[in-house]
Amino acid sequence: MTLAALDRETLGYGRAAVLPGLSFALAPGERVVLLGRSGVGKTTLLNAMHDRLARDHRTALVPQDHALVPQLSVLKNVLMGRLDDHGALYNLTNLLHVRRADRAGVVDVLTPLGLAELADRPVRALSGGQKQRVALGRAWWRGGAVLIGDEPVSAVDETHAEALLGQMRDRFPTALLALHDVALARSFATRLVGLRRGGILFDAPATEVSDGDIAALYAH
Ligand SMILES: Nc1ncnc2c1ncn2[C@@H]1O[C@H](COP(=O)(O)OP(=O)(O)OP(=O)(O)O)[C@@H](O)[C@H]1O
Repeated sequence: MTLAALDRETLGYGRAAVLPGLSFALAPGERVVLLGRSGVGKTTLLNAMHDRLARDHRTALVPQDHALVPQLSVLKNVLMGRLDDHGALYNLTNLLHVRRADRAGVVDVLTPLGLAELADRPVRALSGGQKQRVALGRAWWRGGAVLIGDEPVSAVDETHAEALLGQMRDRFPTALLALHDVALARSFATRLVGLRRGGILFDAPATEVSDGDIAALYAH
């Protein structure tokens, strides 16, 4: 069974193919990490899979640039994770004055992320690592069957990154991430996918991917 799949599809921009004729599928319960050099197409593949997954499954996204609203508070940015669950009137009034139950729910999400004290601070006044945790908080608040994350822990140190990925694992049954930290990828993933030069170099259970496979991925 698969949640979503690409079958020999060409991904790219305009006439420029980044990943020609690509086949890729995500099954429930998997934690898949994409590895590969900068510019190889990890974001391109994540976006294509997000489009596909979101048609049939509730999907939470942590984009590489976070896509936060800098003028709004941490609390209100996190609330945006559920905008499409409500009508415009609910959302507008909630932005003016956050409902008590929503506030309490968001604070429960912010607490393990170490952000509860910053709930009312505008996002523009946060550090890079704090902003990244707000983007994670928005995804936690959204919840769903799948999380798609594009370098979702790149701005925090390794110990915190592991803890955040642990929270992710507890909250989402299935995840598809791009990570540049191989050790972190190994500790999180059930399956590792190496992209190189327009295609998939390896796609295997994490325990079967050797250090040599990884080295080949990044070799010049
Ligand atoms: N909007 C766009 N229009 C045209 N080309 C793009 C666009 N976005 C990305 N590209 C190109 O597509 C290729 C793959 O980019 P992508 O962002 O998917 O790589 P990546 O593996 O995620 O890189 P990184 O690790 O640096 O984030 C690159 O050559 C990039 O320059």
